[in-house]
Amino acid sequence: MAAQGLRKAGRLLGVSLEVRGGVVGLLGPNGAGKSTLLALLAGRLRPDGGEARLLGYPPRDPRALPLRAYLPQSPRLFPHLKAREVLEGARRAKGLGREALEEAAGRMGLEGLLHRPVGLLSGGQRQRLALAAALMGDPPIWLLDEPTAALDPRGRERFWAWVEAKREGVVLLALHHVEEARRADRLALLRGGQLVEEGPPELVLGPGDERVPWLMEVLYEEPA
Ligand SMILES: Nc1ncnc2c1ncn2[C@@H]1O[C@H](COP(=O)(O)OP(=O)(O)OP(=O)(O)O)[C@@H](O)[C@H]1O
Repeated sequence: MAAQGLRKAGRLLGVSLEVRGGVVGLLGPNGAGKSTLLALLAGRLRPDGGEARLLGYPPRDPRALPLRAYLPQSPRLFPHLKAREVLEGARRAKGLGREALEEAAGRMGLEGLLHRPVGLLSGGQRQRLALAAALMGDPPIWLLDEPTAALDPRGRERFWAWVEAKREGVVLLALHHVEEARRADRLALLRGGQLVEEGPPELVLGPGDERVPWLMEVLYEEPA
């Protein structure tokens, strides 16, 4: 997965990033451009400049669609549908067998919730459902916008277990928590629509907690 000078007016100022494999955490303050970058890579937004490739295809090319899972920050799920119907819709759209649905539901611990309408699920339960629908079938590239924001510790562990079970491909995910960022193979720091640093977590965050206060100041200081 590669981005070259990817730009969206007022939101992303030319980001280049190449990820050949592994888990890459996108960190940065609110408004840094994480969601914009993920939406551009997923083909949900058109860039004003630059280009991206998912396994060689532009994100809006129909051949790129089955190659990626995209979870937006606020996924839209119809409230009147039952959880199983949401998963069934995803399964059919992806042309997968029944076992893929059961596996995805199991990964996110949804077995007891499948009969429930989406409108009656809690925020974290909805997030687990959206993740199960998005990741079902394990496409090679995962583009996930704050996938764990609404999850309780158990849900977070379930999600990370799924990520860690992924043997091949790319996981690019926006995060806000330093403890989770340490689980990534690499981190990319965005600020003001630009990539300001990239590297392995132990270099970016520092061993132990040493570099974290410095990073917090650089990334999260309030604008003057
Ligand atoms: N639809 C939009 N039209 C114009 N500008 C937008 C739109 N959505 C977001 N922005 C602006 O683009 C910039 C980047 O926003 P983006 O949502 O990509 O940031 P983010 O890093 O994902 O933030 P957060 O951590 O709050 O989710 C912000 O300044 C935001 O105000």
